[in-house]
Amino acid sequence: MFSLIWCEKNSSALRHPPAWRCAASCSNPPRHLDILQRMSLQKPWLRRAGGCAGACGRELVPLGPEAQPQIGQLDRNCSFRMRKGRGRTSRIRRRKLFRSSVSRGVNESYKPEFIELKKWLKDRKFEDTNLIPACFPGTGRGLMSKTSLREGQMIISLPESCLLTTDTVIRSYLGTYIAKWQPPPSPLLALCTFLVSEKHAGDQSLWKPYLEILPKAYTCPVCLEPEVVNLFPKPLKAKAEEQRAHVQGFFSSSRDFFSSLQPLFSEAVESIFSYSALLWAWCTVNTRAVYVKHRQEQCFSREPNTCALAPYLDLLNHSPHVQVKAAFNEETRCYEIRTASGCRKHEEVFICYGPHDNQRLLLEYGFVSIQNPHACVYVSEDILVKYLPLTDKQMNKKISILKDHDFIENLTFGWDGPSWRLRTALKLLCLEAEEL
Ligand SMILES: C[S@@+](CC[C@H](N)C(=O)[O-])C[C@H]1O[C@@H](n2cnc3c(N)ncnc32)[C@H](O)[C@@H]1O
Repeated sequence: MFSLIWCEKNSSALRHPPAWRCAASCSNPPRHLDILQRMSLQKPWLRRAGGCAGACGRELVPLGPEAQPQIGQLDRNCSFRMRKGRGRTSRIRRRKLFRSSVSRGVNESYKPEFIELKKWLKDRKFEDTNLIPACFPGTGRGLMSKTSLREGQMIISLPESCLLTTDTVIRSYLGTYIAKWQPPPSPLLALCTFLVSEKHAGDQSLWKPYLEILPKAYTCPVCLEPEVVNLFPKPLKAKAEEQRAHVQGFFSSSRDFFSSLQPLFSEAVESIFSYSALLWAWCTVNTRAVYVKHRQEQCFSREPNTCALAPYLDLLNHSPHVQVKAAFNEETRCYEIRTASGCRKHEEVFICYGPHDNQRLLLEYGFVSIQNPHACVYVSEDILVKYLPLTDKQMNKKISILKDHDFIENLTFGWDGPSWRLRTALKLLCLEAEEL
């Protein structure tokens, strides 16, 4: 009986062939000792041990101090048996397990909120997919594939009846209020108002199962404390402050419209449509909506009406490394996503939100992507000027040319070096007086 033992190449025990004796000192030589020793010489990291030739039922023990059986142990049948979990197969298994544990999620489909959501979707003609909600080590909550997915295969097809669009809002109790409000509210305001109002309705809401799985809070910079935003690099900090001002402006300009909804509620509308409630709704739409083109409705302002919330489908996380085809199919009247990259069973299924760098991902979605091929570093105006000759009398003129042509922002260094915009700006800044 043989057991194969793999050892570390530098172990002193391996540089010398081991010698063995029967633990019972029965004087029978260990079986195959000659083969053993030859193999040890040819391949010092590979050792074999034989059992007691006398089959006395006792263990074999090493003779020399250099052949201490640290790697394995001797079993009752006089053979050198490997310690459990130390062999090649175990190592391969462990490596595989480690690799998959990095990407493997913990199934969450048993959670009551997902059971309710699935029932709700089924009532709206959604056919169950191969995707289940799960929590993943790197990306948090997402969708896991129950089977392997081939390139081109449909990942999910969500019927129109499951989508939350401005049509949903117009058909609701809010419709008449939107229709008569002047100036017409934006499609975004309509969606946000509906979300806040339905969330307030709680158990009474027809959308409750969907609302229940929405995040309670978001991590977009607009939701972060100013002390945190202060720690951002300058260009990101400027964008974050811009975003905060935008949402605050959105809130103040919507207050009169919210007041017009008072007849619908017994509580004061100010307590329902608070800044924090609107911020939550704004982040919900901003981080989760899919693109669905709608016809322009008279009751809405001229801003594009292209956002739709897609329950369940919006559990798909982003990866810059996958390609998908996603669109509303006018024939099937479903929002469909097909994968252009395959996916293995039990792995997280990703979609790509777009070729976004990490600044954009953080601003729009509240996360950054490691190993992002679109990652880049933004170069601000002061950095540009800092490294150019102070003596350049035309510097102010050059800067104003760049500003006039919208060339002072979004100047970046990517993996391939300076972007075309940055090179163009630098070329202009370095022009001699007569060239300018
Ligand atoms: C459309 S939702 C996707 C589902 C979301 N993870 C959930 O649990 O509801 C988009 C949000 O998911 C998170 N997300 C998406 N892709 C991610 C990724 N690769 N890494 C970390 N978070 C991600 C971000 O918080 C983002 O705002």
